[in-house]
Amino acid sequence: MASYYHTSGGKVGYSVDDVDDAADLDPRLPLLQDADLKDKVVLLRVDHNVVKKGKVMDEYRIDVTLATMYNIVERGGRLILMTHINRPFDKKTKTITISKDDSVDAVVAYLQRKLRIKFVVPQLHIYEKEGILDIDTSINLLIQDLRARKIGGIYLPNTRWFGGEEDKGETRDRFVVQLAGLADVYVNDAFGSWQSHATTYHVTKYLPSFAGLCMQAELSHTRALLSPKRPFLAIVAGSKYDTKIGPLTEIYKKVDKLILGGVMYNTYLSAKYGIKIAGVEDSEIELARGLVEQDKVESKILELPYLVESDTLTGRLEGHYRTISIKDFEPGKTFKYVVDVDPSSFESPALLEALGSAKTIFVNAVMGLMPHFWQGTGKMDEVIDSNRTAQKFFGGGDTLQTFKSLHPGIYHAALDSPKYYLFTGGGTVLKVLEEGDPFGLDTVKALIANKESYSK
Ligand SMILES: Nc1ncnc2c1ncn2[C@@H]1O[C@H](COP(=O)(O)OP(=O)(O)O)[C@@H](O)[C@H]1O
Ligand SMILES: O=C(OP(=O)(O)O)[C@H](O)COP(=O)(O)O
Repeated sequence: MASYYHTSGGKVGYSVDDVDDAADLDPRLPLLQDADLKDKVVLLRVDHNVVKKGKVMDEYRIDVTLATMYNIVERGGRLILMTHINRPFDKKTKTITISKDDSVDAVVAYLQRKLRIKFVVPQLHIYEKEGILDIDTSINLLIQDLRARKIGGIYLPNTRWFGGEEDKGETRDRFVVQLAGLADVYVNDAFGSWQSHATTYHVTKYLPSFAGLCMQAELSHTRALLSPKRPFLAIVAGSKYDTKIGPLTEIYKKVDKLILGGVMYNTYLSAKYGIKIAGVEDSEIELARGLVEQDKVESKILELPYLVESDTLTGRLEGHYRTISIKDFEPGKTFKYVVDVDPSSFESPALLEALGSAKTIFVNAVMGLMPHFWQGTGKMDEVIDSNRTAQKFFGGGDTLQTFKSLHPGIYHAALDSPKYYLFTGGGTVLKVLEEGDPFGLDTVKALIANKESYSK
C-alpha cells in the first residue's frame, strides 16, 4: 500500500499494490506503458480468434485484452483493432475463402455490448480467392471520425482476408505500408499469434512498436514452464498438426513425459505401428517418424491405450463408432477415422501414475473431434485437476474453450487458482518451449528490433 499525494503536496489517499507482470521481462522489450499515446492512432493487433461458425465461443481471449484497450484510450490514444479468425487461407491452393463465419462481426458485437462504445468495420473490396488487396482511401473518413471521437474504434476485417497477410511478396509489402499509414503507433497484444505475418511481424518495420499488457503477462508466465518443477509432463493434441509437429522434437528433450492426442497422435501411431488411419496423409506420417525414433531411445511418450474409431466425421452416430485398442495394431491394418481417446485410457495405471506424480503439467490438448467426441478430453481434465500439487498450465484457443464448456466449475476455479495458469495461445507456448526463450519468438524479436532501431 503506498500513500497518494496530490500535486499540491497533501496526502489525499492511498494506492493498492498489485503484481507487476513487467518485472520478469527482458528489458529490451518495448512496453506499452512507455509509449507516448496522446492523440495517437494506435494499431492494436490482438488475438480474438474465438469465433466458430460466426459465434464467439469463449470470451476469455477478448477479455484479457481489455486492459490494453483501456490503457490506450485512457492515455489519449485512438484504437484500430485487428485480429485473425480461423484459417481462411489455403496454403495448398493459395486461395482465401471469405465466409461470414470467419468475420470479426461477432467479436465487434461482443465488445460493443461489453464496453458500450461503437466500433466500425471498414468496407473494403473483396476479390474472390485473393481476398482484400488494398485498404482504399475511404478509410481516412473513418480515421477522421476516430480522431474526432465520433466513433469509439475501428475494427479491421479478419486479417487473414487480406491477400497480404500471409503473402511473401509485393502484395504483402503493399499491405504493410498501407496498414502502417493508418496509424502512429503499433501495439502487439496477440500472444497467441506467433506466426510471422504482416500484422504480427512485418508492420513493426514502419511504426514505433510496443508489447501490450496481455502480451507482457503471458511472456512473463512462460518463465515457470522454462524452469519447471519436475517431473514435467506435457500433453499436446488437437488438429493443427502442420504447425505443432515441428516444435515437438525440441519439446521432447525438455519434458519428462509426453502424451499425444488428436491428429498428432493418429499420425504418430501410424508412423510407429505401420497402420493406416483415414485422413492421415503419408507425407504427414513422414514428419512423425523422427519422434518415433527419438522415443525408441528415451521412452518418454506415454501411449493412451484405447481410442475411438468412427465411420464418419459428421457426428457421433449410434452403431458407427467403437473403442479400439493399440494392442491390436499391426503393420498394414487400416482404420476409419480415429476421433477421440477413450476415457478409460486415463484409468490405466501408467497414466494415473504419471498424471498424479507430475509437478508441472502443460496442456495444449483437445483429445477428440469436437463437439461430438468430447469424452476423452472431459476425463483428461478431471484427472489433471485431481493432482492438487502440480502447477498446471493450459494453453490454446480450443483447449480453453473445451475446458470451459466441459467443466465450467473447474475452469472458473482455475482462473483464480495459483495452481493454474491459462495461456491464450497453445501453439505460442509450444514455440516458446521449442526456443527455450519467450523473447526468441519472431513476433517478440520484431518488437525488440523496433525499439533498438528507434533508439539509434
Ligand atoms: N482426432 C481428431 N480428429 C479431428 N479433429 C480433432 C481430433 N482431435 C481434436 N480435433 C480438433 O482439434 C481442434 C483443436 O485443435 P487446435 O486448434 O490445435 O487446439 P488449440 O486451439 O487448443 O491449440 C478441435 O476443434 C477438435 O475438434
Ligand atoms: O488459436 C490460436 O492458436 P492455438 O490454437 O495454438 O491456441 C491462435 O489464434 C493462432 O492461430 P493459428 O495457429 O491459426 O496461427
